[in-house]
Amino acid sequence: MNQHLARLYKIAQQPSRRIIGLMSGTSLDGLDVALCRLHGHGTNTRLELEQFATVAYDEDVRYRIRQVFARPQVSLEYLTLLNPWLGQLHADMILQCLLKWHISPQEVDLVASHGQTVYHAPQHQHQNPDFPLNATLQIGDGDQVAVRTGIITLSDFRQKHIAAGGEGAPLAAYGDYLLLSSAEEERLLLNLGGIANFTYLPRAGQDASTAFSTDTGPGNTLLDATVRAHRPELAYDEDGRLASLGQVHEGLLNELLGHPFFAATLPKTTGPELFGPAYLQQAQERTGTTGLGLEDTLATLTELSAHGVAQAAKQVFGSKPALAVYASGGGAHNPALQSALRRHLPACRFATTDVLGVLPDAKEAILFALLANEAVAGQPVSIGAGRQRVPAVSMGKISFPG
Ligand SMILES: Nc1ncnc2c1ncn2[C@@H]1O[C@H](COP(=O)(O)OP(=O)(O)OP(=O)(O)O)[C@@H](O)[C@H]1O
Ligand SMILES: CC(=O)N[C@H]1[C@@H]2OC[C@@H](O2)[C@@H](O)[C@@H]1O[C@H](C)C(=O)O
Repeated sequence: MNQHLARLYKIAQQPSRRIIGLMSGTSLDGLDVALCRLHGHGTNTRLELEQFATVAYDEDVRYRIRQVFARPQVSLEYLTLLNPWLGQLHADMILQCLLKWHISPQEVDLVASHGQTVYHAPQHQHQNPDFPLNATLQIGDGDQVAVRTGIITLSDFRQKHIAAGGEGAPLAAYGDYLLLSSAEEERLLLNLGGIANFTYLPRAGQDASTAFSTDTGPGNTLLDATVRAHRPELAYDEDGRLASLGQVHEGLLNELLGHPFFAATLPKTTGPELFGPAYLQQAQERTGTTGLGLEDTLATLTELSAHGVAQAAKQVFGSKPALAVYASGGGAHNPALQSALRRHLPACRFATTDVLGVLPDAKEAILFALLANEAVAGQPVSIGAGRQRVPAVSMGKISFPG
């Protein structure tokens, strides 16, 4: 037997596995690295987050990714070069974290690498009649990560979801279902990253097939782009301070909300390909608000993000959803966004995933560790028959280190 396959076979039989989950999201702020100890598998999984770090991207890394990020036309040579380069970068960032944590690569069983989404193209968005399918592209080659770290690596998780009829995202439903279902309450796990999404979890023991996750529209992506355009020295509007000084412009808000994405049925996915600067620019031109000040634009965009979440929740749970909402992602640190959400969903109870024992900033990196754990030691995660877009599949392609 191939020695790496034998090692994998052994890892699969262990009572627990040490897995590094990696996520590099749409905000391009850095690589989230979550060192997880996962005991068991399936709905009996228990998570210990041993370490977590976000290794910041410097301006050069961000510049390189932006050359292809969410752009319909790019240099094919550049993309080809960026794929292994990013794999090497992520491998080096893992090694840097392990050194800091005084852990050797031999003490880690698996790496679960999401890579960097450079283009997301669900059919409803690309509408190319020659390609009647959903598509998405993550780069940062898994073989580079495996060879450079010496750790068996799973990567490219989204393609199986697409092959089985999904849009490749959000995959959050799988991890949330395994880790965060509760017999006491129905839950909404709300992730406020560049793009906002939520998972609905019915009470554990109830019909699991009603669980699903969906994107709801922009989270921080337009806020960040707007701040950077006006104030290049800032990465984002810290604590929503600028937004809270502004007034919502109702005309611009209504124009932005007029995009058919918001009324489309759930579940659905999107990305900065749609919710990018051009979307905002066109809406401003149509409403004569191109001169709107930074604070008012941010207030309006904060309202847009909250409205997207609330509209999606209302589509499923009626006009006054009363659910326990647990927030994660960078937007969970933004008081302006949080207060807009509370206003839109007054009957919901809000907290962050911290109270459930999941560090909000680490949640997405943990998701990929959970998916790798299932692919190796569990079964395809089955949330129940009938629910579209949560197919029971194992995700992740396996790279051996040699
Ligand atoms: N203190 C804060 N105040 C306001 N916003 C914040 C704060 N901290 C983080 N953020 C926002 O969160 C963003 C980073 O969020 P996160 O890391 O969840 O995004 P991501 O993982 O890249 O996105 P996605 O989940 O869409 O892939 C920042 O760019 C910023 O907009
Ligand atoms: C294609 C892609 O990378 N989508 C991301 C993105 O970031 C947030 C949102 O859009 C979500 O759909 C997804 O990531 C999370 C981890 C998911 O799949 O659940």
